[in-house]
This record gives sequence, C-alpha cells and structure tokens, in this order.
Amino acid sequence: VAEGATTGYGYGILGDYKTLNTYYSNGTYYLYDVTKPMNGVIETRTAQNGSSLPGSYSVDSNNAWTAYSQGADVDAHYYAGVVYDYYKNTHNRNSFDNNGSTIRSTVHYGYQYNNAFWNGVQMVYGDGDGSVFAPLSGALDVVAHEITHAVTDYTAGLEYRNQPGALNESMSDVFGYFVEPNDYLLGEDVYTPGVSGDALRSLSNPEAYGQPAHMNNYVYTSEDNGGVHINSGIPNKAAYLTITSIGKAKAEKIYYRALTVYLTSTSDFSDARASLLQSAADLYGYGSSTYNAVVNAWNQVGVY
Ligand SMILES: CCCCC[C@H](S)C(=O)N[C@@H](Cc1ccccc1)C(=O)N[C@@H](C)C(=O)O
Ligand SMILES: [Ca+2]
Ligand SMILES: [Zn+2]
Repeated sequence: VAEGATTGYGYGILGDYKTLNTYYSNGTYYLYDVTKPMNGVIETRTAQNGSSLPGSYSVDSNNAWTAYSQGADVDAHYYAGVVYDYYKNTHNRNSFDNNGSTIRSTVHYGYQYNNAFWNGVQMVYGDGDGSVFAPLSGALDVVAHEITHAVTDYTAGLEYRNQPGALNESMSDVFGYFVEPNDYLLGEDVYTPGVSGDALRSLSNPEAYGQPAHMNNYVYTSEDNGGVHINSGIPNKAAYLTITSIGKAKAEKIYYRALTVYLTSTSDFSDARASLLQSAADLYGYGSSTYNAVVNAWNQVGVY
C-alpha cells in the first residue's frame, strides 16, 4: 500500500476513545498529522523514559493505539491538534509561530517526572509518579499551557522570572482556560489521580491552592524564578474577573491582542493592565463597558 495520511484510533490515559491523524509508511503507522492547513505538521514522539530529546517517533503496527502505555502519546497528539485548531480558528494563527512550524511533543520523558514544559523548540511531558500526577499530556489545559509558552516566546517574549515570568505563566494558564473552558481549574484531569475534585491551580480562586490573588500578597522569593507559579495567581484572578464580566469571546480577543501586539519581554503586572486596556480600547472602544470591566478587574487585584 502506498504511504500517506491515515486515520487511526486509540485510548487516552483516562481510557477515552479518540480518533487520530496518523501517517503510514512501509508497514508502520506514525503519530504524524499532516492534515493541518499550510503544512502545520503535528508529530508526537517518545523519550522511552529517558531524557534525550526529541526521542523516537511513536509508532504502531496496526493504527490501533490501544496499549495503556500509548495513552500519553495518544493524548499529546490529539490535544496538540485541538490547540492548533483553537489558535487557527479563533485567532487565525497558524501554529505557535504563525508560520506553520511543526508542533512536536515528546512524552514518557524521564522517570515518574511530575511536570511538562516547552524547551524553546518542543513540548515535553512527564509520566508523573501516579500520585502527584498522571501522565501530564492527559489534560488539555496542560497541553494548551505548554503550547501557549511557545506562542509567548514568538510574540511578547516575556522573560521567565519575577513579574514578567508570572505573567508568562498566567498567559499559559489563561489560554489553558480559553482552550478548555469547562472549568476554571488547571490540571484537574491529571493532578492527584487518587483524589477527585482538586487541581493544581484555580483561576477563580487562586488562594484555594496557595496562590495570592492580590498585589498586597505578592510573594517576593528567589525560588521558582521569583515565584512565577505562585504570583501568577494575581493576573490569573484578574483574568477570571474579566472573563466573568465580559464573556470568553471578548476576553480571548483582548488577551490575544495584548500578548501579540503590546506585551514585551520585561512587561510587569502594571504593563499587563495597560496592554489589556489598550487592547480593549482598540477592539471595543475607550471607556466602553468592556474597557471599564478590565479596569475594575485589575483594580480588584490591586494592580494599577
Ligand atoms: C522544567 C521546569 C519547569 C517548567 C514549568 C512548566 S512551563 C510549567 O509551568 N508546567 C506546568 C504544568 C501544568 C500546567 C497546567 C496545569 C498543571 C500542570 C506547571 O504548572 N508545573 C508546575 C508543577 C511547576 O512547575 O511548579
Ligand atoms: Ca481545566
Ligand atoms: Zn508553564
């Protein structure tokens, strides 16, 4: 049989059935999706629990990706496609660089690795230790979080430390919500698989997970690049207040415009307020109810 695009199926880490855009060549099927416009390819690989990247292609003999160990591969591949579609359909952005670059993910990174990251070139997902995390590609908001880091790197370029870094983390959480808007929780699908109802973070209630939600409670620390995962609670809360005031459709337009037009590598929380207000003015008018909702949200978190 000739080589080319094929459609397979498999089960994600939560046992959910998914169809997959795969590629057949010479008796082997690959997690290689060539269906996106302008050759925005999506490919998924495995580090086979080592730490060398990018690792080898995830392959299968019959295009039925049903082994339990393939769940992380299935989810990374499928959710990368969902995130690609979000940015293309909602913001007309063709991949993270708006130039159709390949979205490459590597799963099974490290041993029981409780994290996921963008390394400047690709997405990387650990399997988790089964207690703190299940395989991290099993959550759409995690995948959207990591791919948004790539978008940020190609646009605002927010430095990954102190307030710019917390803003960087917040943008990834906020677009994690925009891509998976069924709750204001982050990571709930993979966090503590033995405990139901919890999450790693919450946009609506950052304090519930140990994050500040007001500038008065900003945490000055040298840990975690200046507390980027804790101080993101402040802009995350402002985003939640904005979304609940003006709705998701307007909020995501304002956030995308701020990220891609106004924010820079050293933008702090006050610059984020100004960038979002400028974006709201551009899109909905200075002094509009939408504009005033953004003013109010940032006032409530104590950022001026
Ligand atoms: C390699 C060093 C750290 C990289 C941090 C990556 S970008 C990150 O922020 N990962 C997310 C993963 C995530 C996203 C959404 C929901 C759940 C989990 C993250 O928040 N990691 C936490 C565990 C952290 O690094 O503190
Ligand atoms: Ca979520
Ligand atoms: Zn991150």
